Amino acid sequence: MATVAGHLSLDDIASADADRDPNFETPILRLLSDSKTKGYDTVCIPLTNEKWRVRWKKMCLSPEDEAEKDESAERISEAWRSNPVFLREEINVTRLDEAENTIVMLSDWLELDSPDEWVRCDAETALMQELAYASYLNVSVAILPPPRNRTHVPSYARAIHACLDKIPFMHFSVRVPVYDPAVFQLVSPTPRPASPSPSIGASSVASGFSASSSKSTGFPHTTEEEFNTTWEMWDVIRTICESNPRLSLTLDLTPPLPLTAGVLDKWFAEPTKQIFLPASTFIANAKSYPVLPKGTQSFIREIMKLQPTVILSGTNTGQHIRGGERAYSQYIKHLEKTSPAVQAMKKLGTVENFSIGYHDYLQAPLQPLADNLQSTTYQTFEMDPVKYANYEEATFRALLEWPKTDDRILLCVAGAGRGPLVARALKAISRANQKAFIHVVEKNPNAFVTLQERQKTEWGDQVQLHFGDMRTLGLPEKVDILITELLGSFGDNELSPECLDGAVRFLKPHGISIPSSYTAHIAPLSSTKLFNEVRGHEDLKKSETPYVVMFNAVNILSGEGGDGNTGPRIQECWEFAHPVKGVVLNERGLPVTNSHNSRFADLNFHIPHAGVLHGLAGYFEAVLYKNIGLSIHPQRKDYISKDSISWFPIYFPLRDPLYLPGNSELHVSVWRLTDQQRVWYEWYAEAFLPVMMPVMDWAVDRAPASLSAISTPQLITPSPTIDALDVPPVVNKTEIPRAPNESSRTETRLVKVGQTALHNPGGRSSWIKL
Ligand SMILES: C[S@@+](CC[C@H](N)C(=O)[O-])C[C@H]1O[C@@H](n2cnc3c(N)ncnc32)[C@H](O)[C@@H]1O
Repeated sequence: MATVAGHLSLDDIASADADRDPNFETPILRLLSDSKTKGYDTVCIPLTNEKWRVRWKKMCLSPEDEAEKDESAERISEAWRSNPVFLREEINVTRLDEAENTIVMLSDWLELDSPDEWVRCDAETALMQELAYASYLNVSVAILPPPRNRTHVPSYARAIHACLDKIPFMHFSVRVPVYDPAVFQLVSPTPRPASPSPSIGASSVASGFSASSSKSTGFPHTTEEEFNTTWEMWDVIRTICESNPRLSLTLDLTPPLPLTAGVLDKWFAEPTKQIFLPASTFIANAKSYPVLPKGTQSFIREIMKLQPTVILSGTNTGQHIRGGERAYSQYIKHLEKTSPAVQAMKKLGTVENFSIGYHDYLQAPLQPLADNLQSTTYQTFEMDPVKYANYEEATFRALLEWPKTDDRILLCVAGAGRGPLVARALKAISRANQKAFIHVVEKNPNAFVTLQERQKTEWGDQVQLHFGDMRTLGLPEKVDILITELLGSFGDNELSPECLDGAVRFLKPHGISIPSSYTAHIAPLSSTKLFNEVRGHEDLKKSETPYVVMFNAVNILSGEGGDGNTGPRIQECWEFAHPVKGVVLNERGLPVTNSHNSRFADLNFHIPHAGVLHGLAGYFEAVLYKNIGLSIHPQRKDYISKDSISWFPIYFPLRDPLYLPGNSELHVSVWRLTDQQRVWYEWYAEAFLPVMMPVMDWAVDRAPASLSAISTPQLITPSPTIDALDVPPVVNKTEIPRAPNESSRTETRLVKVGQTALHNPGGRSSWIKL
């Protein structure tokens, strides 16, 4: 459940102080009690007040006239620098019970990224002083002043890193506006009110956005980079702070949200723990109650899956005629209730509900071939309301369409586990009104006991059990239909292809396999949470291991490509079809090598918005029989096997994050490799940025003859790697008829901007045992 916090303003604190209530020991305790009665779950309090700001300014900012600052003032400043201490009246919170369970907002006027180095330095000292004091009061979450100046964000981030090192336990939340409202201020036809930020340097971002602008409807032509500026600042801060798990985000929704699809999705992959939402962002509905504009509504509904704390501010300032102060928090609770993501989590039988507690949690994929599964694991499989129904339907359809003969139809369920597919096959036989018999194969000795029990009590002589490995076992007769479920989250990662190579020996020449085929799919994924989880394990092995994960705080970075160069948002890597054709078999009918089960995929993704690549999301889709299937492909699962809960996606992590600029291309290579004992995956990616470049015809025309065989793009693409060729045109300046940048023609070239390491070479870190 999301938490709603009421923000106390300095005015609220001052009036509670002026109008003391004898029932409360302090004005803050009274305000905390009032907030509870108003329906807030918690409170966000500014730590310091105007008196501190005035003193700090006096100590740390040079007066206009330098001569004004005398030596004694300088001494006072130096004394503070050497031993920073607050005066009681500068602080709003002084007792443990005032700070308990509250969120503290540090002085938002501190400019840790001021253009002035001295201001930066003194702001850092003040920040450290505030944090140390908040830590003394046992504050668990402190909201930091917002970054304002893109150029000096590295200094801001370095200061935060230093504070994270010095202050233990406390969570720091960086307040970042969802984008830079200055973009709009620049193009606004009417001048905006001056920033309420103090006159400490220039301030464009975060604190200075005017309330009236949130009601503006039209969006000027805003570029991707402009929407990106604040995320980019956050990205620098997160990176410099080494993705510290104690560093999170307070997303400031003061600016009106753009409706452009996708530009805000990047925030879902970040540790967005707080949302700052002023009353001025609300508009009045037809009945004059406060509601949020459409774009903000859907954003809030979606981000509710991260269970943030929504900090409401200015709700007591009478901005809306109806509903009073409670109307805002009630509206937020209503958005949460009507959030599709939250509803899915609450609805029994959905994968979202089933996976509560597993969100973004890394699990080692099962290895049902190498290991013998526990009865509880089978029990969990058997809770799937869709998988078995689809298998039954596939078997039923195959039986119905089977050519009519007097012979009984022979089936084999291979890898039967505790027998749910056998039970479904028997149902399908009875529904299809066919004469049929089932051979059942299982290699898990423990599950084989359950199978024997079920045969005795339920199935009788319509079934014959065979204990052993389907890759080597022999059956007394060949069958018409082979049924298996050896599928992993990536389709083939539980070695279904290898097991089926053995099991298809049981099939008659025209027999069919259910499933008949399956495909593996991937998409580039961003998730600070998952990156941190993998990084938590220090050895290389962990960052070269695929994990099964129920994704939550993630963002798929790719968009729908389709320009000819790039493919769809989620792309198919490869397919396995059964029975497989054209494989060289030995005298026992088994493949001589496993090389036919190697695969390679080389995929191009369009990356519309800048983001950080942390790994690859993997999915599978299976055709059981004709149009009956199973799918965890995010865009298709609801049409094929909605509410199936058996498979979470797979995650191929990256050792180091890769920054992808907006409108870039990501080339991903994935390999499925194998030797006689093991199967493993390797993965690698490269990022490219398309740039318009003049066509420099002369470069090739006049290159030395020995080089003229090299193609034009290699000679003139200014890529960091291709530059290594370093082939200057061998021409006398006077001979050049036209400078390259005067070329009349341009074309788009891909400039390489980054790459990952090759992950898991030779299966050194992770593999699946054959
Ligand atoms: C994913 S479980 C599916 C179990 C069951 N069919 C179900 O759908 O609930 C795969 C089963 O296949 C069995 N299995 C895997 N490889 C096998 C092999 N080579 N020979 C026989 N059984 C195998 C495992 O022991 C396990 O019981």
